[in-house]
Amino acid sequence: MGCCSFVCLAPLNFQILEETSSSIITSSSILKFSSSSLDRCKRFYRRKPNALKLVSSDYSCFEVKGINYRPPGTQHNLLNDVNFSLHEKSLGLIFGRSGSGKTTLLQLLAGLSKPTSGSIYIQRYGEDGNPNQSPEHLPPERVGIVFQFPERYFLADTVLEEVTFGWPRQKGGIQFKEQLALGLQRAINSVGLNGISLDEDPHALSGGYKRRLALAIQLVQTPDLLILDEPLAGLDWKARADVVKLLKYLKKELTLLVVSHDLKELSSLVDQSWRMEMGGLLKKEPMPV
Ligand SMILES: Nc1ncnc2c1ncn2[C@@H]1O[C@H](COP(=O)(O)OP(=O)(O)OP(=O)(O)O)[C@@H](O)[C@H]1O
Repeated sequence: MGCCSFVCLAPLNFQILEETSSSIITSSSILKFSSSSLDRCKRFYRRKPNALKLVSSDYSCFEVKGINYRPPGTQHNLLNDVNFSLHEKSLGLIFGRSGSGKTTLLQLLAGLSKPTSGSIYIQRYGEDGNPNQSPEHLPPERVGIVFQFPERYFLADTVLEEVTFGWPRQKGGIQFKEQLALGLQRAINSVGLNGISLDEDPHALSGGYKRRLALAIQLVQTPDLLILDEPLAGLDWKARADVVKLLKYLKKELTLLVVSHDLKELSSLVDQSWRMEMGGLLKKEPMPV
């Protein structure tokens, strides 16, 4: 397949939006071709739109290698040699039985507890698919996490206070504060909360808007990885559909890792999936839907 710069990777969805004489514009990238190969490549993309990922430029993956976790003072590992890699701007889903260790893994990834062994990092790759830099440590502040039922943890009396709750403790000068203010504006817009007054009581919002607010809080500082634990749990059908739509939109800009039992509703968004088996063993597996 020397006709253009792509390789087959894990399934990632994109749609062909427009074709020009030398390129195809998709929902995730612009594919450019030499004139001699254009027709062949176009035919190929039309036949296999869900099986390809463009790698014509550098890209990064969030990577987890050999993670074991045994809570201090206990004798059993809750996680056993967990390995996976998630391409940037894609959505990975972890499913599995209750008590298998999914939330435990998310907490490690968010830096809320430390793995007993193993590493978590970001790896950059070049056009050829080989690493082109040393792995980069992923500090906890670059990871956002939205817990299950995040609205239960709302503390403030207004939406604005809820979003800016941690700010007085933020180090940094006026420039950093300005960045945060811009981030706030962007986050509010990106989750569709701009129609809501910032003075509104967060507890008075609808279920779907509470979830949007929980997402906005995590988006202010544009995390490299956004983790969501059961994002649809406890919502009515309308709010669930709204959250699915929002995740689809956020996936264009962010890397998302989701734990959920709601496989059917999320299936159209999922690029890669893993089953967590009892005993904390993670296996790459298509969703059973
Ligand atoms: N600090 C701890 N010490 C000992 N056991 C723990 C600790 N934290 C969690 N566990 C146990 O680890 C197992 C995995 O829990 P975890 O919450 O990660 O599962 P889960 O897959 O997220 O379940 P669910 O789908 O119900 O949320 C459970 O049996 C839980 O009781």
